[in-house]
Amino acid sequence: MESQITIRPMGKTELTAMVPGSKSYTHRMLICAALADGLSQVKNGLVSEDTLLTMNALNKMGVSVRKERGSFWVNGTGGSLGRYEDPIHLGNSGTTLRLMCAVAAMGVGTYTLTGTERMQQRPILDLAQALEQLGVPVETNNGCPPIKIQGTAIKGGKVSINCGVSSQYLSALLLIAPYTQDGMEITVTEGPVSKPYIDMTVSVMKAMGVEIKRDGHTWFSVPGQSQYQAGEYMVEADASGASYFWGAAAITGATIRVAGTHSASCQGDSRFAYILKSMGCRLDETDEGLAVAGRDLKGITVDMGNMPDVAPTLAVVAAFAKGETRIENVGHLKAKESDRITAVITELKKMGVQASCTDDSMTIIGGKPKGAVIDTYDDHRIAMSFAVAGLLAPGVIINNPSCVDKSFPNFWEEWEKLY
Ligand SMILES: O=C(O)C1=C[C@@H](OP(=O)(O)O)[C@@H](O)[C@H](O)C1
Ligand SMILES: C=C(OP(=O)(O)O)C(=O)O
Repeated sequence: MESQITIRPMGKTELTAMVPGSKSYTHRMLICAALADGLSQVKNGLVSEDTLLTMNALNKMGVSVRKERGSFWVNGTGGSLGRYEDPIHLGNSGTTLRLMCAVAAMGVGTYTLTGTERMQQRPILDLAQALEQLGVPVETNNGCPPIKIQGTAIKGGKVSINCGVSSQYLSALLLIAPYTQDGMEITVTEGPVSKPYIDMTVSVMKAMGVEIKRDGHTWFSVPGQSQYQAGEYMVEADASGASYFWGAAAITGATIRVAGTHSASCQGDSRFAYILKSMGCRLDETDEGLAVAGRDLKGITVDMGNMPDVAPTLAVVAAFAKGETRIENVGHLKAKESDRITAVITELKKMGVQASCTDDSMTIIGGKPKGAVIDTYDDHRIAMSFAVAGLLAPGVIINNPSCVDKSFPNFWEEWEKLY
């Protein structure tokens, strides 16, 4: 792929866009299927850089996972894993790295999980400390990967965890809890941020046969000595990927339906359509999917703590709305693929947008953004969000467009349909 892509003006007034399967569901279903006993088929799973990293890590830990005829096929080993002594490279996939730390803790021997330079700056300490409470020997590099984990027969019991930076730590513990001797009683001491991802974890566990008791998002009790059931599982459309098409509709006035999306989804990012509604858009939901129809947009104040991945999409849409938009409670954006608060504000300013930030918020004054060369910081969501801006502001050029491979490898082909 070229090293830059120039975004062309919006051509269509109405269309249905296709997005791949949800990244978050795919990671979870591959892991649960790997821990189940027997063969599972994961249908419509996302095939992208990050989900392939999860597949490869599971293969290295002794579970056969392959992709064939549009599905992932997972030969679950009922929770027994093999040794793997070389470092396991997990790119910049935070979900893979955090969830696989817990899986490694169930294994045999010592595993080293690491990733890109940026992944080595993304925190893991709170998860490491929770695993230590469970008797798992763990070593980090100043609270970040590389992380060394010694596989242990985990007895389980009470554990507390700080999820003020990431919900992935809690998802990680929940996913392995059924395989402990006594189960786990987990108390969340801070947060969790990104709550819907916890609900998704609980719902995948339930779909695969493990019921959890809980008190909101701060206390969870998972039975031990239980197991996921192998079977046929279906991944729904990715709501985070849908946000770029809904955002495109919002700023251009077009009507865009995203196939397979629905408002009852466990994916918090499906609520993004409702945020656009509160800015003035119309929504229409049919069996085919959720559609956004763009109208005059007005700025809003909104807490995006539960939808971090679509905060950049919202910031770009806000640049075209009337008045001020305040995006609050998004401190955890600083620990993503890039520091997304700084990246979004820097790039919006290049487009002449009045934008500012604090450590956990962004403020954008809508207007008439102009074209610019956008740096993407190797962050798929920065590339895809600013593609939205280019539909209306002539001359937006996206650097390093192939970074979308992380979550949406055919994004640019799908985007062509808008012209
Ligand atoms: O559990 C998951 O699948 C995810 C949780 C979120 O991370 P945090 O909980 O770290 O905010 C989100 O940003 C990430 O893309 C996927
Ligand atoms: C933050 C993201 O992913 P991860 O944490 O898995 O790297 C993302 O997809 O926006």
